Amino acid sequence: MATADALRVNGLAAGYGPVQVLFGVELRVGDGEMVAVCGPNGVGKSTLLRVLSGLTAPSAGSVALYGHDITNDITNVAAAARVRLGLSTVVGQAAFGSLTVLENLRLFGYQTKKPQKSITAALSVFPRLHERRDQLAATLSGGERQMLALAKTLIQQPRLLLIDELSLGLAPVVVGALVEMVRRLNRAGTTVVVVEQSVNVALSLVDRMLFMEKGAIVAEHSAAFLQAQPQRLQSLILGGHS
Ligand SMILES: Nc1ncnc2c1ncn2[C@@H]1O[C@H](COP(=O)(O)OP(=O)(O)OP(=O)(O)O)[C@@H](O)[C@H]1O
Repeated sequence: MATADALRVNGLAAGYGPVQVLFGVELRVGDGEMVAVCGPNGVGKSTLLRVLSGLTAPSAGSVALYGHDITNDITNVAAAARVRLGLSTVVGQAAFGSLTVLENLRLFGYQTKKPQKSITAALSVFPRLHERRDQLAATLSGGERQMLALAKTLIQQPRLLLIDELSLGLAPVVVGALVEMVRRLNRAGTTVVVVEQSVNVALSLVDRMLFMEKGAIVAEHSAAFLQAQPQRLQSLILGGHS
C-alpha cells in the first residue's frame, strides 16, 4: 500500500476577521520530502503555516496530515493530536525567555523516553548552545535562538517539521549551520516545509519550491530545474508566474 502524503491541502481559504488572505491553496508534500514556500511579503506564507499548525482556523478547504483530516482541529486537544501525528513548528525563534537554554530543552524533552540522552545529543550538535546552556534564552542572539528552536525539534524528532523563516536576519555562517541541521533532520526521516524569504537559501536546501502570489500557490518546480533555469527563477521571484 502506498504511504499517505505527509501533507495534503485542498482549496484552503483563511484570513483574519473580514480580511481574506488565503484563496484556495492546493499543496501536496510527500513523506520525506523537503519543500520551500517562497513569495513576496504579505502573500500569506506565514498564514498558511499558521493554519497548518492549528493556530488560525480555515474558512474553507481541508488539511490532512498523514491521511488524517485535521482541518478544524484548533483546540488544545487537537493540538496534542497534531503532536502525536508528528507535527512540529519552528516559528519566530520562540523560547521561554526567563528559562535557561537547558530548562527550555528539558521542557521539550520531558515526553521523550530518554530525556537526558536526547538533550545531550541535541546540545552536542550545537556546541554554541552547549556553552550557553545556563544562559537565559531571552539573552541569546537571534542565531542562537534559532539553534535552540531547532535543538527542540531534534529532541522531538518530528515526522513533519514546519519552519517559518530559517534564515531571517542571520549571518550567512549561522544560516549554513542551520541548513546543515535541517538536512540532517531530513536524512533521519523528517519531512520539511520551510517558508523562506531567501530564494538562495531555499534553493540550497529543498527538493521542490512552491511560489505564492495573492494567497495561492501559483507555480512549483524542482530546485534542480530552477538552478538550471535562472531566468524562470528570476521571473518567479519578481512575481510573474505565467
Ligand atoms: N493577525 C493578523 N491580523 C490581521 N491581518 C494579518 C494578521 N497577520 C497577518 N495579517 C495580514 O495577512 C497578510 C498575509 O500575511 P502573512 O504574514 O501570512 O504574509 P507572508 O507572506 O508570510 O509575509 P512576509 O514574507 O512579509 O512575512 C498580510 O497582509 C498581513 O498584513
